[in-house]
Amino acid sequence: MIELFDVTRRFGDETAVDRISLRVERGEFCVLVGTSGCGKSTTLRMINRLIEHSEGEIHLDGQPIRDFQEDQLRRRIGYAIQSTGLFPHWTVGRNIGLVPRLLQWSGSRIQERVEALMDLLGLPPEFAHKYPHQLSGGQAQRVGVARALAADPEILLMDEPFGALDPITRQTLQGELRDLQARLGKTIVFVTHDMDEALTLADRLVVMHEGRIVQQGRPTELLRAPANDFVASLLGGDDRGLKEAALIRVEERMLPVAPEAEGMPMVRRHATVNQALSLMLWHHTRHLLVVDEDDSPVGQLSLDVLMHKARHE
Ligand SMILES: Nc1ncnc2c1ncn2[C@@H]1O[C@H](COP(=O)(O)OP(=O)(O)OP(=O)(O)O)[C@@H](O)[C@H]1O
Repeated sequence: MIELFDVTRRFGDETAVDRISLRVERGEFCVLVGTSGCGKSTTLRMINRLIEHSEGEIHLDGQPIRDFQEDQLRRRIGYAIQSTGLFPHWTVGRNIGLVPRLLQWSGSRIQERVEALMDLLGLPPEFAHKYPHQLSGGQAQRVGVARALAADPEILLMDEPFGALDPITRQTLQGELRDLQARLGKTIVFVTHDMDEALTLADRLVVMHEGRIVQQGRPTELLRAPANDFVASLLGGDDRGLKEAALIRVEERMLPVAPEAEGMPMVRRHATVNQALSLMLWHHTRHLLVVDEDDSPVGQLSLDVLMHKARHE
């Protein structure tokens, strides 16, 4: 668990982070969003002490982070950034093994760990001998994430780790990160400018503005009840209805399939409700047949049911 109590960071006369308090539970996915310069990266870097806080307290499992030795923090907290921060003259394998080497693991243990992580992130084993410049942006970012995971930290701090990627690769990596987090139970604090990314990934969404936290909570809570006009507009303004629909799967809203559903346009059960709404607009229909991966019908979806649910939740 990570806790910030009234934490402030000043750079000269400027207050970059102003008395923020935040609690991230073990296994929680916390996403920080806000306009440029509002203090997100500074907040992240204070957690692993790349930047020291000026005032307040930061605790890791109830203990002030100032009490930890540097290598203890390194072991417990992985860090991944947009530019990946890979060393250009080191191979992929050496880059991934950086923290275990600093922690003086044996050569064979490092080798095993590097192989396991490359497998986990879908990097072919022969990539271990490549150099960063020989990788695509997406591959390099996977290496960056693998390196952050190397010493099996309980906590991952990620600063726009998918920033430079095309939307498809980005979506794939977002899905993989969510799976990874669910499987390995990591606590993640993640900074992004991309609101769709924030809404999909976050258990807890934290909105910052001018060094302060203006609102935090579950994405649907913030979409439904933004604290002020700034939060409403940051979260998408009039698009909030569709953004919320993007968080709901079709299978959560479908009804049992009826005989008249045959011949209706199809939507997959794992598609999101906003994709279903788009298909309804596209096909000029209020009804869709819900199918599974091999196109077998599993239910049906109606616009009236979606409207009714939206009104009563
Ligand atoms: N090392 C530093 N020295 C002086 N000022 C700094 C330093 N690091 C950050 N700042 C200032 O602190 C404020 C917050 O910066 P920070 O990088 O945390 O914002 P951010 O929300 O991550 O921004 P962005 O989304 O643009 O990356 C900014 O005004 C920035 O200029």
